[in-house]
Amino acid sequence: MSADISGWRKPVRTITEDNDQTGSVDANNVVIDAAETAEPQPESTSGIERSSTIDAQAAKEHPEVADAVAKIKGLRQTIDNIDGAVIHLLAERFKATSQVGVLKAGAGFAPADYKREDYQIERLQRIAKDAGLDPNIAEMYREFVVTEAKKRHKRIADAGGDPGVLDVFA
Ligand SMILES: O=C(O)C(=O)C[C@]1(C(=O)O)C=C[C@@H](O)C=C1
Repeated sequence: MSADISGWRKPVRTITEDNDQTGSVDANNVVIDAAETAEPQPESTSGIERSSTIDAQAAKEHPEVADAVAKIKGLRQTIDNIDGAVIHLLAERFKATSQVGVLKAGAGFAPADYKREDYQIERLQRIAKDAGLDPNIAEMYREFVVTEAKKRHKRIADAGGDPGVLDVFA
């Protein structure tokens, strides 16, 4: 069974390079069926995100890019493995923070602890730098998970400490 992903991807304006038809714009301002020959505008000025489908068909139709397509295929396997691991780790993180939320609600603590957050910011910045990751990415990650954790803490507290209020709790 495949998941229904309709509505999850942002309705960005997209020029597809995958066919030779003349482009048009649909009701959501999505550029559809744009011509490969259309004059490409820099994304920074046009505000239009381009998309290229990179698959076996692309390699077949453009043999000169077959090597790049094969290398990208291998890298995408690595990327998929990492994404799967990250999702599993995030699930474990939210299970742990949900338990913290129950304990905080029971003890009457506020959802947030800024002193703990300061420690986390400093620690993740250091780890990111050591790992060769842009510290801004580490901070975006931290901000996302901690903000979501606090929302869940609040929902648990509003439900009198019942974690059953969360759609997922293990
Ligand atoms: O450690 C806590 O006190 C938590 O509630 C967990 C957590 C987090 O997600 O790491 C969430 C909110 C706090 O402000 C700090 C950290």
